[in-house]
Amino acid sequence: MSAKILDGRATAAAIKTELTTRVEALKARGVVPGLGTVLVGDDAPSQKYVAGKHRDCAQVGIASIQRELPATASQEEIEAVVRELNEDPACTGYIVQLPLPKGIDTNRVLELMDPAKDADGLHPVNLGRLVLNEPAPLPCTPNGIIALLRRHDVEIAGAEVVVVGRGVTVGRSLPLLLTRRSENATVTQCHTGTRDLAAQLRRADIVVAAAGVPHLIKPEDIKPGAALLDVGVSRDENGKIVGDVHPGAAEVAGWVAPNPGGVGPMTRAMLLANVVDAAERNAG
Ligand SMILES: Nc1nc2c(c(=O)[nH]1)N[C@@H](CN(C=O)c1ccc(C(=O)N[C@@H](CCC(=O)O)C(=O)O)cc1)CN2
Repeated sequence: MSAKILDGRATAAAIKTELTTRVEALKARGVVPGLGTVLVGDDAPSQKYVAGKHRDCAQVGIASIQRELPATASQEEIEAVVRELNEDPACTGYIVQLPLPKGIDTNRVLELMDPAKDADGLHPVNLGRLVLNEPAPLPCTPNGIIALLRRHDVEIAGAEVVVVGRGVTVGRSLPLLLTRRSENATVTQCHTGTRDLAAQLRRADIVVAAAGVPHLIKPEDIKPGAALLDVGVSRDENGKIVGDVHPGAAEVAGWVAPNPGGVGPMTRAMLLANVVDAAERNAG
């Protein structure tokens, strides 16, 4: 079997076209949505991701507000930028690019954000709203995964989903989204401490791999026909992405989200969607 592709680039492009129309409608009412980013330090992948977010903004007509701080920035200096963006009327929503440099209290920075401007859905108030099933901006990668599956008609309702990973941007919140009544999946959360990962994977209809362990998911552990979404990002000696899923797994799976080209572009599209949602909410 050769798997069908969950093409994140094409799907994100379609979503961006839809968002462009919504942005034009906002502008016709005198509202210009603005995305702010806070980038601290010189981590090359983070610089690339932030640059990509601003390229996307230009494509759909969202204004860009970029704040950059050196790796030596203090907690207070970062918090001052967060306070400034909280007050800036041109900034509809913003993100603090993660990870922050060692020694910075990330949770304190995130908690200082205005939850109404949290374009990443990672503020504790918004994560709490997700738990309580209240409206909130949704975390971009988990929301992007669901949009990617839906737009390719992969059945989520009733599916056995194994999520591998427990990080804050994907693993922690994805099961919350997948178990909402609107999705109705049954989720098993695994991680690097799971005793028999292979046994869990073998019965999964959908596998989301976000552990950051190169080729953790082996072809022999995949149920034939399953959907495989690789979110793991490790880098080889040339800086090339190595995912969590062994390339041979595509021979067994029914659907594969490649890495790169799968979930990453969807993360960026969902970020724009959160900004446009917030601008529409603010405009009434
Ligand atoms: N504040 C946040 N920080 C981080 C998040 C996040 O959602 N919010 N997620 C990741 C990084 N990330 C977004 O910030 C991100 C990762 C990957 C991509 C992407 O488009 N990747 C491309 C490949 C790019 C490459 O070649 O390196 C792809 O998969 O095709 C977008 C966003 C951690 N930090």
